[in-house]
Amino acid sequence: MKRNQLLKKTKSEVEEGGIDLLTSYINGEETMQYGLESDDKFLRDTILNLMVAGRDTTSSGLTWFFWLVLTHPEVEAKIREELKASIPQEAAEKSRLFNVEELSKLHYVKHLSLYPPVPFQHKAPVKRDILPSGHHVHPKMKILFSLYAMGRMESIWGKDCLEFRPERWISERGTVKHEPSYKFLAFNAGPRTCLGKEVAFTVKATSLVQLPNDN
Ligand code: HEM
Repeated sequence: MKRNQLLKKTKSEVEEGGIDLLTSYINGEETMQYGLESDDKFLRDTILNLMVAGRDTTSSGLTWFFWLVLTHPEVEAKIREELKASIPQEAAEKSRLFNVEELSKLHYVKHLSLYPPVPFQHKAPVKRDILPSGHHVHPKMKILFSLYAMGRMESIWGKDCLEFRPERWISERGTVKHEPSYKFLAFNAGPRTCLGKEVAFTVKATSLVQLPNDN
C-alpha cells in the first residue's frame, strides 16, 4: 500500500514535512548499498522489529519522565525556559515535527537514569575473561546487571544519586555533558547500542513542546 502511495507522488511531495522510516527503507540508498533487498518481507520484519523495540520503551520512559517533571515544579520551570529560548513561540504552538537542530538545543530531555525503561539486562561472555571487578567469567555464564540499580548508585552518580536533577547532564557552558556510555546503559552501549536512541529523544522533546501551559 505504501509503495502504491509513493508511486503516485513526486519526489518533493514525498519529502515534504520529513520522510518517515518506512519510506526511507523503501527508497533508501543505504538499504541497497548493503546488498539488502527492500522486499515486503524485509520491510515487514524491520518495521515490526522497530515497533516492538520502540513502543513500550518510549511510552514507559515518557510516563516516568512526565511524572518526574510534574512533581518537580522547579525542573518544569527550567524546561519551559529552555523551550521558550530554543523554539519560536508560534512554532511551538503548532503540532509538527521538529528538526534535529531545534531538538539539539533541548538538553533536559537527555536523561533516563532513575527509571530506565529496560530495568535489567543479561549478557554472556564469548570467551573466558576477567572483569574489571576481578570476577572470572566464562561462556556458560549469564551475567545479569540491573540498570535500575546502576541509575541510583552513589559510587556512579555521587551523593545526590537519588535526586531527579537533570542539570547533571548539562555542562557549565549550557551544552549536553557527555557521560561515558558504559556509565549510563539505559540504551545499552558499544556496537549493539539502541538504534532508536535519537528517535526516543525526539519523541520526548516533541511531547515536551506540547506540554500544556497553565500560566
Ligand atoms: C526510551 C526509549 C528506549 C530505550 C530505553 C531503549 C533501550 C534499548 C536497549 C537497552 C537496547 C539493547 C537491548 C539488548 O541488547 O539487550 C535497545 C536495542 C534496540 N533498540 Fe531501543 N530503546 C528505546 C527506544 C527505541 C526506539 C524508539 C526504537 C526504534 C525506533 C528502538 C530500536 C532498537 C533496536 C532496533 C535495538 C536493537 C539494536 C541491536 O541489537 O543492534 N529503541 N534499546
